[in-house]
Amino acid sequence: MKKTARAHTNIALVKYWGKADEELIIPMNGSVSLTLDHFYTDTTVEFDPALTEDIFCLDGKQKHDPKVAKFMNLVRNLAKKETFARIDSINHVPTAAGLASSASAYAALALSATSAAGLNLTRKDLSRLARRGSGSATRSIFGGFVEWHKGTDDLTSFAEPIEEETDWEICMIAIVINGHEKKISSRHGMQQVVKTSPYYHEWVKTAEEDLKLVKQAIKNRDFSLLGEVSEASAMKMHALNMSAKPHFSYFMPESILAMQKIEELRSQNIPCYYTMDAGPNVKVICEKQNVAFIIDELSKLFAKENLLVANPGPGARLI
Ligand SMILES: O=C(O)C[C@@](O)(CF)CCOP(=O)(O)OP(=O)(O)O
Repeated sequence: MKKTARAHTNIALVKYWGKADEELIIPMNGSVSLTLDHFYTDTTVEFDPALTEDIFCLDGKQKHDPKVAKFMNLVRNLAKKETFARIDSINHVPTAAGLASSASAYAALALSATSAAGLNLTRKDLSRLARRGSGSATRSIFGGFVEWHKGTDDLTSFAEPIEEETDWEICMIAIVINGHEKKISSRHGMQQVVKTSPYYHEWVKTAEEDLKLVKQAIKNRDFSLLGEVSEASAMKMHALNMSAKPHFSYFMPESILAMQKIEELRSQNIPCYYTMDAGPNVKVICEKQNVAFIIDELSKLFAKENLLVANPGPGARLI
């Protein structure tokens, strides 16, 4: 039975950056994200008894990814199956450029693989399973604003929607500064930070407060609070990287340029904030009515084809 699932990427407003458990991918702190419509992954899975190993193709090219094989074993255990499968994934996201492509990839794989195996998991259990592939994938099972409860074990660490069909006209403009593979993966980057940054303990403490504030902002449609908390969470995350040993940074000169431009627009009373993930790209958080003006301003510094507008998007579904 062949099944295809589509899952969208999400951008964290309050960041996940560090694991309490590497194997189960239990985070040190809770996080909140916005699932986007523009970036998504389509994944098709078909179990075939004639196969002697899983065959994984990403964007049409066969790849050997031990994380995918490990993930498929989880699905086989759940389905009490021994059969191998053909997995075809198409990423409508600049891969590994800090646009959280692992989020959409593992959410789509969790849904398509379990469906092809004849399972019918609840979205909560899909979220727990996707988490085992990549932490941020736990949130892409749902649409709109999503919270990942950090939990303490495999059963209690899962995501759930805060507002799936949000009517809040929030947009994100992804400034694609460098669509190439990032040098330090999120997995490696956050490991280094947990182990060596002197500020890590403070990060966990303030993240819990950020979580409360961002949920309050969503509830009250308080855009400036949402933007301030999100921008601060991202900058604290990147400060951890610069205080690790050895220190590292995802910033490129154009990243700083973009952040300064956003701060300039804000000083001209255009409400807009920035966030960044494990790559040089800067994402602008703004309201729909200001998108055109902000794009005009940004296109004085960046090529228009590198300014990608995204709106709140849906959760993972079979297509
Ligand atoms: O999404 C966020 O909260 C913030 C980040 O995107 C980076 F800024 C973390 C993404 O980490 P992920 O790729 O999920 O790591 P994994 O669990 O080691 O696979």
